[in-house]
Amino acid sequence: MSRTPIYLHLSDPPTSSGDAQPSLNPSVRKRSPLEDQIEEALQDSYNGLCLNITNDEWRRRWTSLCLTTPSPAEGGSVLMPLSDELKEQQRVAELWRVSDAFKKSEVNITKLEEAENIVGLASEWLELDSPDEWVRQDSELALRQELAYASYLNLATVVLPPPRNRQHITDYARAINGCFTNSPPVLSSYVYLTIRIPLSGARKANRSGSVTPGASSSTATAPTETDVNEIWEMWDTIRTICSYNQRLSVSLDLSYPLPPSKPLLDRWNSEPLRYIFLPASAFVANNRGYPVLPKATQAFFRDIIKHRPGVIVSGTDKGLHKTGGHTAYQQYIRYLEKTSPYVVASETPGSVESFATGYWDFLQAPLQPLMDNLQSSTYEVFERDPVKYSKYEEAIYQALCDRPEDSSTIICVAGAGRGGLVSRCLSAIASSGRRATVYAIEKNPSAYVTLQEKRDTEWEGAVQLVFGDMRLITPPEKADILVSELLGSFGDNELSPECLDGASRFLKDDGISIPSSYTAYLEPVSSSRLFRDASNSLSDVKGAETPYVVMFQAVNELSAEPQECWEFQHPRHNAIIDQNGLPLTNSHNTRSAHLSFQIPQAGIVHGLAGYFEAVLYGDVGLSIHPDRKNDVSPNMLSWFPLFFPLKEPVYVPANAELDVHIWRLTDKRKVWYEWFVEAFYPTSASSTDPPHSPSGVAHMSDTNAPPPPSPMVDAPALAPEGRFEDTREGEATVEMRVKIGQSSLHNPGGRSSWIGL
Ligand SMILES: C[S@@+](CC[C@H](N)C(=O)[O-])C[C@H]1O[C@@H](n2cnc3c(N)ncnc32)[C@H](O)[C@@H]1O
Repeated sequence: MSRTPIYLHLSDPPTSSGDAQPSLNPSVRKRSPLEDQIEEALQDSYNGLCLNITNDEWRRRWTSLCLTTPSPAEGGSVLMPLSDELKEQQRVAELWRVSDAFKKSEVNITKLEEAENIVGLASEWLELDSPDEWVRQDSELALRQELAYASYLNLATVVLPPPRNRQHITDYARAINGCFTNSPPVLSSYVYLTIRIPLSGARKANRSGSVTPGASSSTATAPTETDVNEIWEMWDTIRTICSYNQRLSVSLDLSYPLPPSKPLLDRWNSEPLRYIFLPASAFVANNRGYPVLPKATQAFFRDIIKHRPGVIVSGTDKGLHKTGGHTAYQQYIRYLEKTSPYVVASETPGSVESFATGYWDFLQAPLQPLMDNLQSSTYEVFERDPVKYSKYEEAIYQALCDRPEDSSTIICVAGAGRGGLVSRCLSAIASSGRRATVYAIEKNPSAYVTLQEKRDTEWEGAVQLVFGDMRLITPPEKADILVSELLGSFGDNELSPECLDGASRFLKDDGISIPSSYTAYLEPVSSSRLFRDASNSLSDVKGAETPYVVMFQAVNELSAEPQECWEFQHPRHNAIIDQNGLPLTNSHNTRSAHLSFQIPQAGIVHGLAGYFEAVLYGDVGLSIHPDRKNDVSPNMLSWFPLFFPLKEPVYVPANAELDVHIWRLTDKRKVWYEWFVEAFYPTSASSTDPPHSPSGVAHMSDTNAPPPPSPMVDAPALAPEGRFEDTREGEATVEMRVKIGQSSLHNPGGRSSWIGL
């Protein structure tokens, strides 16, 4: 795994940048002082420097143009006309507003060679969210001037100052969006913007956006939940107004102590993260005097490092810690990185993390093994998962052992692929000591060639092959055990129920199916990246109405745990069948679920995460349920979760409830899912509330026993659901839910995504 880039924040860049003396030999270019500093940083194993694009001279000029000079709105009056001097100043300021260039002495970076290893900081004193409209306007102009200059220098990323004023966050956000969208463009399309967000809240950030140098953040008070929520809401407003722009990210400033609650931190897990700011003042000294991070920051850092942010350290030369010198901070960060559970796992061969490298948060269309014929390389990937096959072998072995010792068993592998499960059947037969015959059915003509090869070379004639669709063909004898692996990430989404309906024809009445059942689970999640990629992945609405297979990383679970949607059991004994033994319709395979999730922390629902759990036989199973997979089938690689995106994000405040509706639907040709979410805010009212209150709370009579509510008269205007909670003398409480948001219905009629029968 490549190492996290670490940058050194230079608070006092060399003033004579770009003033390198020309060499007498024209082929030898003398390096500027800034280039020397970059070289020094590289030699100290930093990846580069982080510094302000402009300096104090520019700040002074801007201040005099825009703050000291009266704005054009303050034009004086007849009684108090502006002096000629002020009028001249106004004229100069207006000329700047029309167009201006930096003076060379106002910028810290002047050359392409210097810019190469630099993370640029836009001026922190810009007030894009000032209460004063003129200051906002002039800050926006100044920001554009800096960004145009950053584009000229080809800076890869510019860090923007943190938002500070909740009242004017929309002004801040609109200004940033304008930098992306205005014509002619301000930014070159190669420059990325990132917003510095103090994790402890806007109120904690001083004018420079971070803790005062030298002050120890360990002695600072922890932020309140309100502060922490407010800053996250500000970020959410900015990225929403910027339409989840791919070139906009967040950079977390850890200058102050972290919020006390982990869920408040976890939500940053689902945001596009670019840098972590770690000033020397955020470190404490260990008992040998070396700088280390406080425990909570350590844990947060070790976890967040999985998103591969760059780290920006500052104040390392201030001597805040007596041992280790200025490089001790960097060495400690490298140590945290190396010991991060994620890094350790991804470097462990055979782990899910090492297998998933390169797949994290990558949207993949689910396989359609029924409609399409899989490639040999796809089967090869399946076969790399030892866990799935050993679980199947164990299940087959147990099923065989449960049969009489002298019995002879017919095993049929339905959907044999390249024969991975067939080989496991043979091993289970051998270890159980039972007699058995194996049939392998496969409809993929190319995989059938591999099966023939294996039959002749590996299986020594112990397996009989049948080519064709299990819903149509009839093998020579009925089976005692039907083995199949037609499962998708949501259990039934590769049409296992439909295929096994057909295969049940050749299962004996007392025969068993492995798997015997599978259950689908769902939970609401937040992930700006998945939301953005799904919206952009296909034209029209299709992208956002298609479920995707995704190995989750930048995803945050919004509720405590997934909930069960539905289950399929095999074999089915109650289907109404035609003369060929096939179900007359597929309506028995439709399902629907209405789930209600408690949402403890405010968040944005970007979609739903789908998982499955299957019972193979007895207590042997497969699971990708996040809370149970490690018990049921640890380190299984074959399935990543399914992501059902939402077309429009739904905001849920803390303690809200999210109702999820999902349907599995079918017609003669296809199966598809439709989904819809509604957000509610729970509230309660007592009988003392006035009848028919405008808030929409249901009214109660004043008598001790409330009369049964009339669906017409007592129906609340806003709150669709209410129930009596508590009846005491003269008082009753009604628990209500006020609806606060909803999505549209996704994929009606399977218009965007479906699975072919
Ligand atoms: C997920 S793969 C599993 C392959 C193999 N059992 C394994 O675990 O390595 C599912 C296999 O079932 C086959 N299949 C799907 N639907 C089928 C059907 N109706 N009849 C026969 N084979 C089918 C596919 O072609 C594919 O080879």
